[in-house]
Amino acid sequence: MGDPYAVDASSLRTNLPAAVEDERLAVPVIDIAALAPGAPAADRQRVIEQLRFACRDVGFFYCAGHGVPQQLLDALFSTTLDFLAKPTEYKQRIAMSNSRVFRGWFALGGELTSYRADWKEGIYFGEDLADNHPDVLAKKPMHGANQWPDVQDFPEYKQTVTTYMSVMTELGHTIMEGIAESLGLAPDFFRKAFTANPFTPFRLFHYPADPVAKHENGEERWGVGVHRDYGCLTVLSSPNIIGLEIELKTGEWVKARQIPGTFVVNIGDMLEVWTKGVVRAAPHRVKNVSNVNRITAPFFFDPNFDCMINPLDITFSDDGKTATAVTAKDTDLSSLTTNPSIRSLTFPLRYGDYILKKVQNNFPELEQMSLK
Ligand SMILES: O=C(O)CCC(=O)C(=O)O
Ligand SMILES: [Fe+2]
Repeated sequence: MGDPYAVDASSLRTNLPAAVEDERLAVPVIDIAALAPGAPAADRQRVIEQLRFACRDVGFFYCAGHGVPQQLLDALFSTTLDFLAKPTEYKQRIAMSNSRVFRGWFALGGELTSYRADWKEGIYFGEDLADNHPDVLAKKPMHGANQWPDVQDFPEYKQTVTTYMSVMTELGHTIMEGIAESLGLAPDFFRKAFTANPFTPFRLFHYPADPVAKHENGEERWGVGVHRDYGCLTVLSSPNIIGLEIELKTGEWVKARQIPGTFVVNIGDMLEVWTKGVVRAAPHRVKNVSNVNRITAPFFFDPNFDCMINPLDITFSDDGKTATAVTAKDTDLSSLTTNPSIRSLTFPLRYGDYILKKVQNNFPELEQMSLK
């Protein structure tokens, strides 16, 4: 067995097909409003069925009816754009290289996907822990304080980001309840077992307009190279989603559509592990070949950092009606999924170790510091 955390080999694939318009909406739109308590049972059931299809057959959906106020999104994006428009020296004050826990700003090309620089700049946030928090005192990797832009210039930003993260955490729990039900599990199954204190990296990315999208050496330049996400769910909001491309089960690539009022939600590796390949962590990539700058806010809803990950001892029926406990442990995923990030993992593994290694690969210069 090789390095269990080796880079997703599929991201190094060359000659991937170009993405086409998603004319027939292969990526479905799901209005999740009926997942709220008190909604009519039949409406809830309809959402569950749509989620079942989206998670098993696509790995992505557009989430409508999420209830997140547009005002909050507007505040988030406009302040982020104001910050990113500042000179480099200003942004450097909150550089990620000041942080041992991967928080703060990084410059264009500063993050890698599969050893290649992404054509994006961004800011990493997470749960904001005080210096005297036990996890910080214990120097737990990826646990610590955020870096905030100067409060004089950006008086509301900390509040906006913090509010957004807590709203998205609740939304994450709600969607996970629906997914659990779509698998025949109790709605609180994941929360009870794995996500009571979810690990929630939150990122803001800026992809400059890049109509040519070629390096000097003629190689294609990607905003984010092909990858799958690591945890349970990614909830992506953006005023300009165009540029995101998704690989369908057929191997066809489709372009994400701009659907007002929706977030793009996708499944991460850990949900695929737990379900032994029943739900799909789909490959995706970004290229902003347009003439306009693109800004996005991926929020990651992941297992508890210390959660021990194992494929579940459960068989899921195709219709999602039953989830049957099995006694035989099935910890070899190699025949159950083609996802190269997880096929050769050895279980159990701690989620924190999985994501730390991935993020260290994305920021190789920060690896040593992240272990101090
Ligand atoms: O910015 C986007 O459109 C997608 C970003 C992404 O795939 C990620 O951060 O994992
Ligand atoms: Fe992603």
